[in-house]
Amino acid sequence: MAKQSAAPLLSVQNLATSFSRRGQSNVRVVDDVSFEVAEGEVVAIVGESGSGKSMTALSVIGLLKRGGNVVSGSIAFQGENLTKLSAKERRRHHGKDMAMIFQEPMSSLNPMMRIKAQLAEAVAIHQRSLSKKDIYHEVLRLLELVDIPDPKAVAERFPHQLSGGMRQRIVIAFAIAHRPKLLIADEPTTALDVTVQANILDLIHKLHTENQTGVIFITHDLNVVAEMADRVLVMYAGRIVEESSVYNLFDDPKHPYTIGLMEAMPTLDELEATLASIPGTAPDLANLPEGCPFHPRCPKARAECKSDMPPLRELRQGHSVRCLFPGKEEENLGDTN
Ligand SMILES: Nc1ncnc2c1ncn2[C@@H]1O[C@H](COP(=O)(O)OP(=O)(O)OP(=O)(O)O)[C@@H](O)[C@H]1O
Repeated sequence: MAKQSAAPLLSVQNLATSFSRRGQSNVRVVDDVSFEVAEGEVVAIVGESGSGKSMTALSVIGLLKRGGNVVSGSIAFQGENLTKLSAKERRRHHGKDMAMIFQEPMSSLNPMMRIKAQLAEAVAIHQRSLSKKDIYHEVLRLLELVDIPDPKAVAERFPHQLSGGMRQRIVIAFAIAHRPKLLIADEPTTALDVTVQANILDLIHKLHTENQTGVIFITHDLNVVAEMADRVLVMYAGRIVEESSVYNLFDDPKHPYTIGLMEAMPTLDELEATLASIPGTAPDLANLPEGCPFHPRCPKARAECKSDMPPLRELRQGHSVRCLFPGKEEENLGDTN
């Protein structure tokens, strides 16, 4: 659980990120996104593919690809506004204060270097006084920490000689070596088989609880959210449409999109069956409909939803929703607006 402290570890306010695409004007992929992460807190970001989860994370860590720009808003890390820093100053935080784990571990590993050389570099950055021998021992200790069998043998290998699960453990070993205050995990288990997934989630949990690391956990799997997170941001079309503690979100979801995601969650006996999904498709961000971007798919949409973008409103402490008619159908029956 999160340790409450005066200033949040991360405070994102009114973030907007755009991409310029050839032949198109700038497309807003993240819009009006605000949230905080406290020290030791796990905040999950959920939503369908293309909802802006990764772009939010990449904006925070400063790793947007060419063409992507934070166009407004602020990102304060331990009180320092990162959007005001130069690219060089920004790199100071990478790896050291913030680390990111991606879905595909190869994107974080150097294919040309043995594991021991890569990890040794990471260790040496933070513990400059260590001798070569001590660095090697630290590398083996890190590999043990992430449950790598036979660390000495694995240290000698190149990334392509390891399985996907082993590679993801190595990436987590990197994150531990850097001792980041904020860890961003973007679908870290999606590419792995189910038993390995559980081990990787345990490792991230261990890293977070032992070091009070703040975590942003990106996933489209609500079962993982229930297991890992303190708080949840639900994103749709680049915006937060619901923010809540995990308990309240599962107990009483308010946005029709969140309710749809919950209904599409497989139960244990349905795991083998075809999964239900929300009717319709995610909107094209370059051609968003007027009003609430979810209205074409919303079972509760009324005339107002087609003209007005709903503001994110706090319904009760810590539970906000961007919907004019939040809650289940029966909650709005007496509503004549
Ligand atoms: N390099 C890029 N150039 C232009 N647009 C991009 C680029 N990368 C992503 N986008 C667009 O940004 C929007 C948000 O994408 P993002 O990757 O944040 O979604 P996501 O919610 O993380 O989805 P997923 O679960 O599939 O990773 C999408 O419409 C996507 O097409």
